Amino acid sequence: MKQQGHILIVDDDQDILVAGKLLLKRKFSQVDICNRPEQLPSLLADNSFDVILLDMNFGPGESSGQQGFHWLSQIQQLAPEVVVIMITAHGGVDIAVEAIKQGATDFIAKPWHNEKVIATVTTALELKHTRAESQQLKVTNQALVQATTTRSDAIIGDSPAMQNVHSLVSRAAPTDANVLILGENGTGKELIARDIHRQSARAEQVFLSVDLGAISESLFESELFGHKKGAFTGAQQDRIGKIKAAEGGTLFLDEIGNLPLHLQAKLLTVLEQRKVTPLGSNQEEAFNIRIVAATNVSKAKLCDEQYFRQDLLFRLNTVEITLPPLRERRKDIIAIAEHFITLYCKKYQKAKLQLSDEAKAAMLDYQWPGNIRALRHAIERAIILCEGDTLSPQDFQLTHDTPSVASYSQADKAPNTVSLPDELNLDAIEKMAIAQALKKHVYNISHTAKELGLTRAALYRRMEKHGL
Ligand SMILES: Nc1ncnc2c1ncn2[C@@H]1O[C@H](COP(=O)(O)OP(=O)(O)OP(=O)(O)O)[C@@H](O)[C@H]1O
Repeated sequence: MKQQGHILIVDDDQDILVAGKLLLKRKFSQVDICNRPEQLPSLLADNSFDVILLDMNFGPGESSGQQGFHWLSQIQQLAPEVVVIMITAHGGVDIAVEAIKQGATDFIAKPWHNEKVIATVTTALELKHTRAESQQLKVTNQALVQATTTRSDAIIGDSPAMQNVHSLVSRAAPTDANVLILGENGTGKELIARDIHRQSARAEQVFLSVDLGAISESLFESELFGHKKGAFTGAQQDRIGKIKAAEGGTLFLDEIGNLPLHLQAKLLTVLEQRKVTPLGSNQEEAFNIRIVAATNVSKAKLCDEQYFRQDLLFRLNTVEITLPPLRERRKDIIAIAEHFITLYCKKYQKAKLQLSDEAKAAMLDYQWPGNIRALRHAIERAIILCEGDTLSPQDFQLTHDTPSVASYSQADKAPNTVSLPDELNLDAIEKMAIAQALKKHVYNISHTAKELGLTRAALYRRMEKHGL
């Protein structure tokens, strides 16, 4: 079977063109010839050649190779992806070597040996395919980097607490120092991590996020460090770990406070040595990434060495940023609410809805245990359900039966039962169970997910579905 490939032979010797075409047609799917190099620009514009065999000299008495160099450079400008093989006169090795220095991949000396020609063109074609693949990967990689870095959700709020956060971010971001972000669930830790990346020298590189609360212990190493094919049952191919995948960029370690002690030790070793060994390999691989970590675990608990390794804490918290809960920056509540109203009115194609004064008062009065994520969901649900042009307190269902700030630590004493709704609809029961579990765990997503037997991602999906 013929090999797929479009080959062009450029030579002023008709015998070479005919012989070359006959030879290469036996092996490759498409072979064209050209006896006047001046036609190259239009041929390159109309075709996509894989390999060009290019004579060094055109016209009688020419032996300097200058024309070959000229047309080689033209091809490189007009179609840099094409692989060029030079055809040289017997003894023209010096010229051929110079052509290779200038970008040709190989040369064939006249008179040629058929096997050598076939072998050289076959290798050139493989190189072309590899180049095309690598170009495609570059494009895909750029698109992925863009997708991970240009998601620039606005950070709303200019309360003194947030001004302090912004000031810390703008000072820490360009330094490449590791940053630890503390704050309750839904306070915007990931948003701030992305902002640090955006303001850093790594902004053009990838931002990758790993939810350590969602990775099972057994998968931790393979997920972060990668693995080799056959390293364990089910490892059917090599897999790059998140640490290497974030090379050059920022790795966001979310829910770092949920990592068990023995895995903290493994992470620490890798971060200290700045080298990672994929499972099933004995080859260490160096990496260059910036670590931004986040947790909703309190500083006091993180400082308890029974719970969190202090050496790991010191490695992570070169700079520490604490995001205040929404109830401690009430000044931001209405601005953030207005921002989401604009966003969701647009999304659901509604005219801009207004917040009534009573709705504003209710929002300002509410404790927001789920912070900005809960505010966002409350607004989205209200926009979907509202039939008028003004949002009233009833549209938000802000019940005050959530624990008060002072009693948050009592949260796990909340009743452990779900009272069934009158209508035994599975969807409604699921919603109630999730709402109750969220309330019980004061909107701590990891704890809620654990209690419900879900991953964090699966819980988020269900919260979206039910507008919780
Ligand atoms: N200041 C803000 N302005 C606008 N939107 C915000 C702000 N802070 C957070 N959000 C939004 O709130 C939601 C939750 O934010 P994010 O995921 O960053 O919080 P988190 O603290 O990382 O949550 P978790 O601890 O549960 O993972 C996101 O939709 C985010 O876009």
